[in-house]
Amino acid sequence: MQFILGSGSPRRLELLAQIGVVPDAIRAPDIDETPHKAELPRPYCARMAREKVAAVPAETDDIVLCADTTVALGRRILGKPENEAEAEAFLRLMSGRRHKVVTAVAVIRGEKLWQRDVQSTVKMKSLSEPEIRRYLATGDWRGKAGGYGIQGPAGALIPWISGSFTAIVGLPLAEAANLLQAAGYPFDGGAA
Ligand SMILES: Cc1cn([C@H]2C[C@H](O)[C@@H](COP(=O)(O)OP(=O)(O)OP(=O)(O)O)O2)c(=O)[nH]c1=O
Repeated sequence: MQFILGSGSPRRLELLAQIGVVPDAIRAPDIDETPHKAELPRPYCARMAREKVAAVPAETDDIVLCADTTVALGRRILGKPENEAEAEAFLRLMSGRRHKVVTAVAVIRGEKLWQRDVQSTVKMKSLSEPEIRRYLATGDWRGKAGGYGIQGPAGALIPWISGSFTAIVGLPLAEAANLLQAAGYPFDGGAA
């Protein structure tokens, strides 16, 4: 048995290391992340995690874990911004409001699939023009759903969350540990 992390996200690798899980291999999935017409954020996010895990090549005895993090403003999905202008537009949309962050995790071993999703609520303060400018200049928005990372400089813009911090960063550790355990991952020692 090999444990394969199906993710190119450095956050997910670091989060797994926090619970003592070190992948034998990392295989980033390459899938089309375009939402279907009128697709809602939560089912979209769950579909992405399922499609990612199905796209990772593995042996039947291997355990593969993939995840997807989606930022939702009402029914609207805010993906990873393509450029600074889009990141700025996202920040302006979220400024002074609450939004949801959904992270779906999928684990497969052979024919079997285990899946969970976690929804958190995040409040962003009302952003001033200099705050928007300074945050964009950090470049930290790149490659992150909604165009921010709570674990980086954007932490200063987020006074309140409800839900799971690790899920917002990219992998809900309690749920991921449960799914890995269900799939027969050999935890030894540690909290899980
Ligand atoms: C909201 C938020 C997202 N993110 C990141 C986590 C994810 O890496 C990214 C969302 O994009 P994803 O499509 O979930 O993941 P990814 O493309 O980075 O990696 P892969 O598909 O290979 O697993 O946004 C943060 O790091 N902090 C945050 O606060």
